[in-house]
Parts: sequence; structure tokens; C-alpha cells
Amino acid sequence: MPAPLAVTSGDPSGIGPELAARIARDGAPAPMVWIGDPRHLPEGTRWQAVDDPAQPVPGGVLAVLPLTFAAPARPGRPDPANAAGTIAAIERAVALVQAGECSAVVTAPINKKALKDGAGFAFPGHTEFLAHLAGGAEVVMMLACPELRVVPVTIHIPLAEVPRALTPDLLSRSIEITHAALQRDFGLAEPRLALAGLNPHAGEGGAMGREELDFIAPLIRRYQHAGMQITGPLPADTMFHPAARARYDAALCMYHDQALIPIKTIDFAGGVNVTLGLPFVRTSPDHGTAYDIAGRGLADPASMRAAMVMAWDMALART
Ligand SMILES: NC(=O)c1ccc[n+]([C@@H]2O[C@H](COP(=O)([O-])OP(=O)(O)OC[C@H]3O[C@@H](n4cnc5c(N)ncnc54)[C@H](O)[C@@H]3O)[C@@H](O)[C@H]2O)c1
Ligand SMILES: N[C@H](C(=O)O)[C@H](O)COP(=O)(O)O
Repeated sequence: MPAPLAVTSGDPSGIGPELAARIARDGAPAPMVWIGDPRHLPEGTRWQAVDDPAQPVPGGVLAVLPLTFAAPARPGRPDPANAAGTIAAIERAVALVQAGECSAVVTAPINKKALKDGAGFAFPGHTEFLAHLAGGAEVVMMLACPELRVVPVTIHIPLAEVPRALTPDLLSRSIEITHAALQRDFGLAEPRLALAGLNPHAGEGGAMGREELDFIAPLIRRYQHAGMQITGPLPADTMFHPAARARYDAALCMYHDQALIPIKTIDFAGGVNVTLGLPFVRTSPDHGTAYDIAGRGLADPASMRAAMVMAWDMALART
């Protein structure tokens, strides 16, 4: 059986701590240890400090590897003083997985700006930070739910910068990392990929942009000739209805919202963010810190739970 999951606190002013507490109380889907400051857990949480992630705790009790953060958490009000602790929890989780004491990292939501303001966090998000902690691994972000898997080829950059960032090299790396991960972690021997175009109507034959003609379509043809099941560039507005989704196993999209709007529309509760290409398993819920409902007991734990289930299943498949 794999080692426990390492679950990070996330921004303690967000819904991360309350989700972890709820899931432990109601029965976690896998052995887990929470890395955070116990002061940030909701009042009445049954928790037990452990020295070793493998240390058993009674059912319904949250196992905690305590980290002392600089400040108490005020739900809904991010505090830059807690940025260092939030980052340290992620680093500790990765160290535990790299040491073999945990089998996967499940990250609760962070607020990128709060980390930048509070600790000079130099990364756009977890994905890039985890790649850095993994020694500069080439990674992609996938959002997955039972009905759909999507990969945004460009992630947390301004829309105005997307065309310049979209290069044949980036697209090739995204295609190859996604294809390999679908084989390794999702059990698909011959994965089928579909690529969205960048422009409306996939460029309309060049009338609405040339990225499709100049490099997206030629790249797809190259992979087709090499034997990969890959189609596109497809008009993004007609590739996410049920019949279209049945024709592929993952959709690669050219920018963040082109990928994330459909999956969070289809299954916000069941969507999971999984980082492909890391030397260890990492998942995260598909939502953020939800400051508007933090601390009020309104947050749905489903996506966090789904992230734990996917991490555990991937860890099992890799043992
Ligand atoms: N995995 C991550 O670390 C992650 C993911 C997405 C966004 N973020 C960050 O979170 C912050 C806020 O982002 P946002 O406002 O765009 O998105 P958000 O997901 O935090 O919130 C969007 C809306 O969805 C609701 N919502 C979110 N999760 C919910 C849940 N579990 N149950 C019920 N309702 C829920 C919120 O209340 C809010 O109304 C930003 O800093 C963003 O970068 C982090
Ligand atoms: N783009 C992600 C989403 O909307 O779910 C989110 O910002 C998380 O990104 P990181 O895992 O890189 O923090």
C-alpha cells in the first residue's frame, strides 16, 4: 500500500483547512497527513499531531504534521504574513514525497498574489513552483473530470501574451507530456488527443489568424505521420459537446480559460487539477481559495476529495 498523501494547508484564510477537516471527519478516501498550522483548523476539529506520516490516528481524526505560521488565519482575509508558511507547507510535502514518506502531494488552494506580496513568491502558481522543486521538470497542467480532460498549453499569462508564448516547441512538449501521462497514469495504451485552434473557427483558413496554418496544423500532421492519434486544430466552440468529447481522451487548448471554462462548467465539483511530468504525483482541487465563503461551512469538499482519490489511484498505479 502506498505511503499516506501529503495534503498542504493552502492559504489558511481560504477554504483549504476547513475542507481537510471536513474530509477527515467524514472519512478520508486514503491515508493522509495534513501539513499546516493546527491553529488554522476550524473550531472543534479532531486532530492529532504526528511525527511520522505513517503514524496511525483514530478514524475521523486529522493527522497533522504541524507547521507554525506567522499569524492566525482570518477566513476570507488573506494575510501576506502567512505567505512563508503556505510556501513551507508545499516544500515540506514535496520533501516527504521525495523521501518516500508520502506517496503524493495534494495541494489546497493558494492565492498567488498573497504569496507574491508576502514572500516574493516568484512563480505563477503551484505548477511552476513544483516543477522548480522537482529540479526544473517539464510539466503541464491537466484538469480532469470523468467526462473531460483538458490541458491549457499556456497557463497564467495575460491573454495578450498568448500568441507570442505559443511556440511549436511548447506545443510539442505539451503534446508529448500529455500523451505519455495518459499512457502511464491513466492506463490508455493509444491515447487520442484533440487540439483546439487559437483563433475563432480555428482561423477560418487564415481569414481570422494564421497560427493554425503556420504551425499548429503542420505539427499535428507530423505527429499523425509518426502514428499518434491526434486531431485538430479544431474550432474550440464545437469540441466540448458530448459527441465531440467522445472522440478524444484529452483536449489541448491554447490558453487557460479556453480549457478551464468547459471543464469547470461541466463538473466544477468533480474536477481535479493534476500536474503531468513531475517525478511525483500531485493533484489539487479545481477551485481556489473561495474567500467569499471561507469559514462559513459552505464549501463543497467534493473537488478536494476527488483530488485525493486521483492522487491515491495514481500512486497505487505507480507502485
Ligand atoms: N488550486 C489552486 O491553488 C487554485 C485554483 C484556482 C484558483 N486559485 C486562486 O484562488 C484565488 C481565488 O480564485 P477565484 O476567485 O478565481 O476562484 P475560486 O474558485 O476561489 O472561487 C470562484 C467561485 O467559486 C466558489 N467556490 C470555489 N470553491 C468552492 C467550493 N469548494 N465550494 C463551493 N463554492 C466554491 C467561490 O465561493 C467563488 O464564488 C485566486 O488567487 C486564484 O489564483 C487557486
Ligand atoms: N489554473 C488553476 C485552476 O484554475 O484550477 C489554478 O490556478 C491552479 O494553478 P496551480 O495548480 O498552478 O496553482
